[in-house]
Amino acid sequence: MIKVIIAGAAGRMGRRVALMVNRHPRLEFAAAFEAPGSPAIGKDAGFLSAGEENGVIIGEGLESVIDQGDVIIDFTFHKATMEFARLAAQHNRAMVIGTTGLSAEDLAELGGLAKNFPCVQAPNMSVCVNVLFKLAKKTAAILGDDYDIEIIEAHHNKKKDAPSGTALKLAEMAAEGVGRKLSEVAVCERNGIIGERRSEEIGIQTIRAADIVGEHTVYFAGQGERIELVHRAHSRDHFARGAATAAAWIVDRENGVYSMFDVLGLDDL
Ligand SMILES: NC(=O)c1ccc[n+]([C@@H]2O[C@H](COP(=O)([O-])OP(=O)(O)OC[C@H]3O[C@@H](n4cnc5c(N)ncnc54)[C@H](O)[C@@H]3O)[C@@H](O)[C@H]2O)c1
Ligand SMILES: O=C(O)C1=N[C@H](C(=O)O)CCC1
Repeated sequence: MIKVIIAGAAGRMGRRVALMVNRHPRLEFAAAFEAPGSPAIGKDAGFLSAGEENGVIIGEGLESVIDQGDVIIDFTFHKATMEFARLAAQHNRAMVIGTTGLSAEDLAELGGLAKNFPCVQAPNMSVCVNVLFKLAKKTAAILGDDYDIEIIEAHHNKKKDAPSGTALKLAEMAAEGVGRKLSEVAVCERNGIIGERRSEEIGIQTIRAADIVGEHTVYFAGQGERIELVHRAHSRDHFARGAATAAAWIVDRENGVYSMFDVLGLDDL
Protein backbone atom coordinates (compact mmCIF):
# COMPACT_ATOMS: atom_id res chain seq x y z
CA MET A 1 0.00 0.00 0.00
CA ILE A 2 1.11 3.60 -0.70
CA LYS A 3 1.25 5.62 2.53
CA VAL A 4 -0.32 9.07 2.25
CA ILE A 5 0.31 12.19 4.35
CA ILE A 6 -2.45 14.82 4.16
CA ALA A 7 -1.46 18.46 4.60
CA GLY A 8 -4.19 20.74 5.90
CA ALA A 9 -6.25 17.72 6.91
CA ALA A 10 -8.94 19.82 8.63
CA GLY A 11 -9.54 22.04 5.62
CA ARG A 12 -12.46 21.96 3.19
CA MET A 13 -10.39 19.86 0.79
CA GLY A 14 -8.28 18.04 3.38
CA ARG A 15 -11.35 16.45 4.93
CA ARG A 16 -12.61 15.12 1.57
CA VAL A 17 -9.11 13.94 0.57
CA ALA A 18 -8.98 11.88 3.79
CA LEU A 19 -12.24 10.22 2.78
CA MET A 20 -11.10 9.50 -0.79
CA VAL A 21 -7.70 8.16 0.35
CA ASN A 22 -9.49 5.84 2.80
CA ARG A 23 -11.60 4.56 -0.10
CA HIS A 24 -8.75 4.12 -2.64
CA PRO A 25 -7.64 0.45 -3.04
CA ARG A 26 -3.90 1.26 -3.28
CA LEU A 27 -3.69 4.10 -0.73
CA GLU A 28 -3.36 4.08 3.05
CA PHE A 29 -4.08 7.22 5.05
CA ALA A 30 -0.89 7.14 7.18
CA ALA A 31 -0.49 10.64 8.66
CA ALA A 32 -1.97 14.13 8.72
CA PHE A 33 -0.86 17.57 9.86
CA GLU A 34 -2.20 21.05 10.24
CA ALA A 35 -0.92 24.60 10.73
CA PRO A 36 0.72 25.35 14.10
CA GLY A 37 -2.00 26.31 16.56
CA SER A 38 -4.82 24.74 14.54
CA PRO A 39 -7.66 23.53 16.83
CA ALA A 40 -7.70 20.30 14.78
CA ILE A 41 -4.28 19.20 16.05
CA GLY A 42 -4.67 16.10 18.22
CA LYS A 43 -8.04 15.13 16.71
CA ASP A 44 -8.78 12.02 14.59
CA ALA A 45 -8.64 13.18 10.95
CA GLY A 46 -10.87 10.38 9.79
CA PHE A 47 -13.57 11.49 12.16
CA LEU A 48 -13.31 15.04 10.80
CA SER A 49 -13.68 13.85 7.21
CA ALA A 50 -16.33 11.15 7.24
CA GLY A 51 -17.42 10.25 10.72
CA GLU A 52 -15.25 7.16 10.34
CA GLU A 53 -12.75 6.55 13.11
CA ASN A 54 -9.49 5.67 11.37
CA GLY A 55 -6.95 6.45 14.06
CA VAL A 56 -4.96 9.08 12.16
CA ILE A 57 -4.32 11.82 14.69
CA ILE A 58 -3.57 15.24 13.19
CA GLY A 59 -0.04 16.43 13.98
CA GLU A 60 1.59 19.88 13.85
CA GLY A 61 3.80 20.61 10.86
CA LEU A 62 5.12 18.37 8.07
CA GLU A 63 8.42 17.60 9.80
CA SER A 64 6.55 15.79 12.57
CA VAL A 65 5.08 13.22 10.13
CA ILE A 66 7.16 13.24 6.92
CA ASP A 67 8.85 9.90 7.72
CA GLN A 68 5.44 8.19 7.99
CA GLY A 69 4.42 8.49 4.33
CA ASP A 70 5.42 8.00 0.68
CA VAL A 71 3.43 10.92 -0.79
CA ILE A 72 2.10 14.23 0.56
CA ILE A 73 -1.26 15.54 -0.70
CA ASP A 74 -1.38 19.31 -0.28
CA PHE A 75 -4.41 21.59 -0.34
CA THR A 76 -3.30 24.39 1.97
CA PHE A 77 -1.93 27.88 1.16
CA HIS A 78 0.71 28.88 -1.37
CA LYS A 79 3.38 29.93 1.15
CA ALA A 80 2.95 26.68 3.09
CA THR A 81 3.08 24.62 -0.09
CA MET A 82 6.53 25.97 -0.96
CA GLU A 83 7.78 25.08 2.54
CA PHE A 84 6.49 21.54 2.05
CA ALA A 85 8.11 21.25 -1.38
CA ARG A 86 11.51 22.21 0.07
CA LEU A 87 11.09 19.49 2.71
CA ALA A 88 9.89 16.94 0.15
CA ALA A 89 13.03 17.64 -1.89
CA GLN A 90 15.23 17.06 1.17
CA HIS A 91 13.44 13.81 2.09
CA ASN A 92 12.71 12.60 -1.49
CA ARG A 93 8.99 12.35 -0.83
CA ALA A 94 6.44 12.57 -3.68
CA MET A 95 3.82 15.35 -3.63
CA VAL A 96 0.41 16.07 -5.08
CA ILE A 97 -0.02 19.85 -5.04
CA GLY A 98 -3.56 21.12 -5.40
CA THR A 99 -2.99 24.46 -3.69
CA THR A 100 -3.43 27.48 -5.97
CA GLY A 101 -2.07 31.01 -5.77
CA LEU A 102 1.49 29.92 -6.53
CA SER A 103 3.39 32.74 -8.29
CA ALA A 104 5.53 32.37 -11.38
CA GLU A 105 8.54 32.52 -9.03
CA ASP A 106 7.05 29.73 -6.86
CA LEU A 107 6.50 27.55 -9.92
CA ALA A 108 10.05 28.20 -11.12
CA GLU A 109 11.43 27.25 -7.68
CA LEU A 110 9.22 24.15 -7.66
CA GLY A 111 10.69 23.11 -11.01
CA GLY A 112 14.16 23.27 -9.53
CA LEU A 113 13.22 21.49 -6.29
CA ALA A 114 11.49 18.72 -8.27
CA LYS A 115 14.86 17.54 -9.55
CA ASN A 116 14.88 15.79 -6.16
CA PHE A 117 11.29 14.49 -5.93
CA PRO A 118 8.30 13.74 -8.20
CA CYS A 119 5.17 15.87 -7.94
CA VAL A 120 1.84 16.45 -9.63
CA GLN A 121 0.93 20.16 -9.58
CA ALA A 122 -2.52 21.09 -10.87
CA PRO A 123 -4.89 23.99 -10.17
CA ASN A 124 -7.80 21.62 -10.71
CA MET A 125 -7.84 17.86 -10.13
CA SER A 126 -11.22 17.24 -11.76
CA VAL A 127 -11.36 15.08 -14.90
CA CYS A 128 -13.93 17.32 -16.61
CA VAL A 129 -12.00 20.53 -15.92
CA ASN A 130 -8.85 19.03 -17.41
CA VAL A 131 -10.85 18.08 -20.50
CA LEU A 132 -12.20 21.67 -20.50
CA PHE A 133 -8.61 22.99 -20.50
CA LYS A 134 -8.00 21.09 -23.73
CA LEU A 135 -11.35 22.20 -25.24
CA ALA A 136 -10.55 25.84 -24.48
CA LYS A 137 -7.26 25.63 -26.39
CA LYS A 138 -8.78 23.80 -29.36
CA THR A 139 -11.82 26.10 -29.54
CA ALA A 140 -9.59 29.19 -29.48
CA ALA A 141 -7.37 27.73 -32.22
CA ILE A 142 -10.34 26.86 -34.44
CA LEU A 143 -12.15 30.22 -34.03
CA GLY A 144 -9.02 32.38 -34.20
CA ASP A 145 -8.66 36.14 -33.68
CA ASP A 146 -12.19 37.23 -34.66
CA TYR A 147 -13.65 36.01 -31.35
CA ASP A 148 -13.29 37.84 -28.04
CA ILE A 149 -12.23 35.49 -25.22
CA GLU A 150 -13.58 36.16 -21.71
CA ILE A 151 -13.69 33.99 -18.58
CA ILE A 152 -15.92 34.24 -15.51
CA GLU A 153 -15.20 32.18 -12.40
CA ALA A 154 -17.37 31.84 -9.29
CA HIS A 155 -16.37 30.33 -5.94
CA HIS A 156 -17.38 30.36 -2.28
CA ASN A 157 -16.87 33.43 -0.12
CA LYS A 158 -14.07 31.80 1.91
CA LYS A 159 -11.67 31.47 -1.05
CA LYS A 160 -8.52 33.52 -0.46
CA ASP A 161 -7.03 33.83 -3.95
CA ALA A 162 -8.37 35.36 -7.17
CA PRO A 163 -8.69 34.72 -10.00
CA SER A 164 -8.98 30.98 -9.42
CA GLY A 165 -6.07 28.83 -10.51
CA THR A 166 -8.49 27.10 -12.85
CA ALA A 167 -9.53 30.38 -14.51
CA LEU A 168 -5.88 31.34 -15.00
CA LYS A 169 -5.15 27.94 -16.57
CA LEU A 170 -8.21 28.21 -18.84
CA ALA A 171 -7.00 31.64 -19.95
CA GLU A 172 -3.47 30.31 -20.50
CA MET A 173 -4.76 27.42 -22.64
CA ALA A 174 -7.00 29.73 -24.70
CA ALA A 175 -4.11 32.17 -25.16
CA GLU A 176 -1.91 29.30 -26.39
CA GLY A 177 -4.67 28.39 -28.85
CA VAL A 178 -4.45 31.80 -30.51
CA GLY A 179 -0.70 32.22 -30.16
CA ARG A 180 -0.75 34.87 -27.43
CA LYS A 181 1.14 35.10 -24.11
CA LEU A 182 -1.34 35.36 -21.23
CA SER A 183 0.99 37.68 -19.30
CA GLU A 184 0.64 40.21 -22.14
CA VAL A 185 -3.12 40.02 -22.71
CA ALA A 186 -4.80 39.09 -19.39
CA VAL A 187 -7.19 41.71 -17.95
CA CYS A 188 -8.32 40.69 -14.45
CA GLU A 189 -9.84 43.99 -13.34
CA ARG A 190 -12.04 46.47 -15.18
CA ASN A 191 -13.31 49.64 -13.52
CA GLY A 192 -13.95 53.27 -14.56
CA ILE A 193 -13.69 54.71 -18.09
CA ILE A 194 -11.70 51.85 -19.51
CA GLY A 195 -11.92 52.67 -23.21
CA GLU A 196 -12.64 50.18 -25.98
CA ARG A 197 -11.62 46.57 -25.48
CA ARG A 198 -8.43 45.57 -27.25
CA SER A 199 -9.19 42.60 -29.50
CA GLU A 200 -6.29 40.56 -28.10
CA GLU A 201 -7.45 40.91 -24.47
CA ILE A 202 -8.49 37.87 -22.44
CA GLY A 203 -10.71 39.08 -19.61
CA ILE A 204 -10.95 37.12 -16.34
CA GLN A 205 -13.68 38.17 -13.90
CA THR A 206 -14.26 36.84 -10.40
CA ILE A 207 -17.41 36.15 -8.36
CA ARG A 208 -17.20 35.24 -4.67
CA ALA A 209 -20.52 34.23 -3.12
CA ALA A 210 -21.97 31.89 -0.48
CA ASP A 211 -20.98 28.23 -0.81
CA ILE A 212 -20.37 28.01 -4.57
CA VAL A 213 -18.01 25.05 -4.98
CA GLY A 214 -16.53 26.13 -8.30
CA GLU A 215 -17.96 27.34 -11.64
CA HIS A 216 -16.11 28.42 -14.78
CA THR A 217 -17.41 29.79 -18.08
CA VAL A 218 -15.22 30.49 -21.11
CA TYR A 219 -16.85 32.83 -23.67
CA PHE A 220 -15.80 32.88 -27.32
CA ALA A 221 -17.83 35.86 -28.53
CA GLY A 222 -18.12 36.76 -32.22
CA GLN A 223 -20.38 39.11 -34.17
CA GLY A 224 -23.94 37.85 -33.76
CA GLU A 225 -23.17 34.67 -31.80
CA ARG A 226 -20.95 33.09 -29.17
CA ILE A 227 -19.84 29.74 -27.74
CA GLU A 228 -19.80 29.25 -23.94
CA LEU A 229 -17.84 26.37 -22.42
CA VAL A 230 -19.12 25.81 -18.87
CA HIS A 231 -18.03 23.64 -15.92
CA ARG A 232 -19.95 23.49 -12.66
CA ALA A 233 -18.64 21.47 -9.69
CA HIS A 234 -21.33 19.78 -7.58
CA SER A 235 -19.00 18.89 -4.69
CA ARG A 236 -15.32 18.89 -3.70
CA ASP A 237 -15.23 15.09 -3.87
CA HIS A 238 -14.25 14.97 -7.55
CA PHE A 239 -11.24 17.20 -6.81
CA ALA A 240 -10.33 14.93 -3.87
CA ARG A 241 -10.81 11.78 -5.97
CA GLY A 242 -8.51 13.26 -8.62
CA ALA A 243 -5.88 13.97 -5.97
CA ALA A 244 -6.06 10.38 -4.73
CA THR A 245 -5.67 9.14 -8.32
CA ALA A 246 -2.64 11.41 -8.73
CA ALA A 247 -1.13 10.16 -5.46
CA ALA A 248 -1.33 6.53 -6.61
CA TRP A 249 0.20 7.55 -9.98
CA ILE A 250 3.08 9.80 -8.91
CA VAL A 251 4.96 7.40 -6.60
CA ASP A 252 6.28 5.35 -9.57
CA ARG A 253 7.48 8.34 -11.60
CA GLU A 254 10.88 9.89 -12.20
CA ASN A 255 11.59 13.12 -10.34
CA GLY A 256 10.02 16.22 -11.89
CA VAL A 257 6.77 18.21 -12.11
CA TYR A 258 3.79 16.55 -13.78
CA SER A 259 0.25 17.76 -14.56
CA MET A 260 -3.15 16.11 -14.39
CA PHE A 261 -2.87 15.75 -18.19
CA ASP A 262 -0.05 13.27 -17.48
CA VAL A 263 -2.04 11.48 -14.74
CA LEU A 264 -5.20 11.22 -16.86
CA GLY A 265 -3.48 10.46 -20.18
CA LEU A 266 -4.83 13.64 -21.82
CA ASP A 267 -1.50 15.02 -22.97
CA ASP A 268 -1.89 14.10 -26.66
CA LEU A 269 -5.38 15.66 -27.03
N1 LIG B 1 -6.46 21.66 -7.39
C1 LIG B 1 -7.74 21.52 -7.08
O1 LIG B 1 -8.47 20.68 -7.69
C2 LIG B 1 -8.33 22.32 -5.96
C3 LIG B 1 -9.63 22.10 -5.53
C4 LIG B 1 -10.10 22.81 -4.41
C5 LIG B 1 -9.27 23.72 -3.77
N2 LIG B 1 -8.01 23.93 -4.26
C6 LIG B 1 -7.07 24.83 -3.58
O2 LIG B 1 -6.68 24.21 -2.37
C7 LIG B 1 -6.36 25.22 -1.40
C8 LIG B 1 -7.14 24.95 -0.12
O3 LIG B 1 -8.51 25.11 -0.38
P1 LIG B 1 -9.55 24.80 0.83
O4 LIG B 1 -10.89 25.29 0.36
O5 LIG B 1 -9.38 23.41 1.29
O6 LIG B 1 -8.99 25.80 1.95
P2 LIG B 1 -9.15 25.69 3.55
O7 LIG B 1 -8.71 27.01 4.08
O8 LIG B 1 -10.47 25.13 3.90
O9 LIG B 1 -8.07 24.56 3.94
C9 LIG B 1 -6.70 24.82 3.99
C10 LIG B 1 -6.15 24.10 5.22
O10 LIG B 1 -4.74 24.21 5.22
C11 LIG B 1 -4.32 24.50 6.53
N3 LIG B 1 -2.99 25.11 6.51
C12 LIG B 1 -2.65 26.38 6.20
N4 LIG B 1 -1.32 26.57 6.35
C13 LIG B 1 -0.82 25.38 6.79
C14 LIG B 1 0.47 24.92 7.16
N5 LIG B 1 1.53 25.74 7.13
N6 LIG B 1 0.62 23.63 7.57
C15 LIG B 1 -0.46 22.79 7.61
N7 LIG B 1 -1.72 23.16 7.29
C16 LIG B 1 -1.88 24.45 6.88
C17 LIG B 1 -5.41 25.41 7.09
O11 LIG B 1 -5.37 25.42 8.52
C18 LIG B 1 -6.66 24.75 6.53
O12 LIG B 1 -7.17 23.75 7.41
C19 LIG B 1 -6.66 26.56 -2.08
O13 LIG B 1 -5.47 27.06 -2.64
C20 LIG B 1 -7.62 26.17 -3.19
O14 LIG B 1 -7.59 27.07 -4.29
C21 LIG B 1 -7.53 23.26 -5.32
O1 LIG C 1 -12.46 26.06 -3.67
C1 LIG C 1 -11.42 26.49 -4.20
O2 LIG C 1 -10.63 27.32 -3.68
C2 LIG C 1 -11.04 25.97 -5.54
N1 LIG C 1 -9.87 26.33 -6.02
C3 LIG C 1 -9.27 25.86 -7.23
C4 LIG C 1 -8.93 27.03 -8.13
O3 LIG C 1 -8.46 28.06 -7.55
O4 LIG C 1 -9.06 26.90 -9.35
C5 LIG C 1 -10.12 24.79 -7.92
C6 LIG C 1 -11.56 24.99 -7.77
C7 LIG C 1 -11.97 25.11 -6.31
